[in-house]
Amino acid sequence: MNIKIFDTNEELDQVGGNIIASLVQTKPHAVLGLATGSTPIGIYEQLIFLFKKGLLDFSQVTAFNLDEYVGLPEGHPETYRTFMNKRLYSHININMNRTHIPNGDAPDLEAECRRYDSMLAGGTQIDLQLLGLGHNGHIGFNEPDHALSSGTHVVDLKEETRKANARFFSSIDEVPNQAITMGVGSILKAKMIMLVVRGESKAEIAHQALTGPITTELPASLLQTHPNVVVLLDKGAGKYFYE
Ligand SMILES: N[C@@H]1[C@@H](O)[C@H](O)[C@@H](COP(=O)(O)O)O[C@@H]1O
Repeated sequence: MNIKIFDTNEELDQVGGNIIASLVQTKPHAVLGLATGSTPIGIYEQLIFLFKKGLLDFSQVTAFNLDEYVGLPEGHPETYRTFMNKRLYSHININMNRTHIPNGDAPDLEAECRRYDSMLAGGTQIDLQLLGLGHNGHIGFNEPDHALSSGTHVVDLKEETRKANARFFSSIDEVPNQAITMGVGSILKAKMIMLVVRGESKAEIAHQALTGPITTELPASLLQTHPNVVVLLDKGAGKYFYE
C-alpha cells in the first residue's frame, strides 16, 4: 500500500486528480470507478480544471459509480446521479451513455443489481476505483457486518451512516433507509484503487482500516488484500501515521 499524507487539501486534490488524469491520457478508453460524498469533490475539480485547459479528453471513458440511494426519484437533488452530473459530468466531454450509476428507483431492485453486475462482468475491468471512507469504515455503502456481499446488492443503511449523510438533506427523516451498492468483491477487482480520506474525525478508522486486522466489521480493511492501492490522506486523517 502506498500511503501519502498531504499538508493541504489542495495538494491532495492535485495529486489525486493527476493520477486519474494520467490514466485517461495514456488510456483513452479507461474504465473509471467513481465515488460520491464530499471527499472526491476537489479531485473532480482538478479533473475539470485539466479538461478546461485542453489536457484531457473523456469522450471514450466509461464510468461506473459505486452506489445510489434507494427510493429517491429521478432528478432529486441528493441522488448520486444528480451529484455526478453536477460535480463532474456536466463540466467535461464524457459520453453520458457511458456513465453508469445503479438506479435506486427501479421497480425491481434485485433485477437492477443483476443488471449492474452484468455490466461489470465479462470483459469489463475497472482501471481505477476511487473510494471515500465512511466514519464506520464503509466503502461504497458496504456497511460493517459479519459477512460482506461480493456483488451489487441492496443494503440497509446503518443509523450512523444516515446521521452522517443527514447534512445533505433537510432532516434525517428524509435520508433513505436503503441503498444499492457495488459489492466489495467488485471493488477489489479493480486494477488500481485510490482511497481518499480527509479530516481528523476519520483518523482512527483510517489507521485501523489500513494497519489493523482485516475484518468484514471494517470493510475498508479488506483493501489490505489488494496489490495496488494508493491512499491519499490529508493531515487530519493521517494523524496516527506520523504521531
Ligand atoms: N456512499 C458514500 C461513500 O461512498 C462515501 O465514501 C461516504 C463518505 O462521505 P464523505 O466523503 O462525505 O465523508 O459517504 C457515503 O456514505
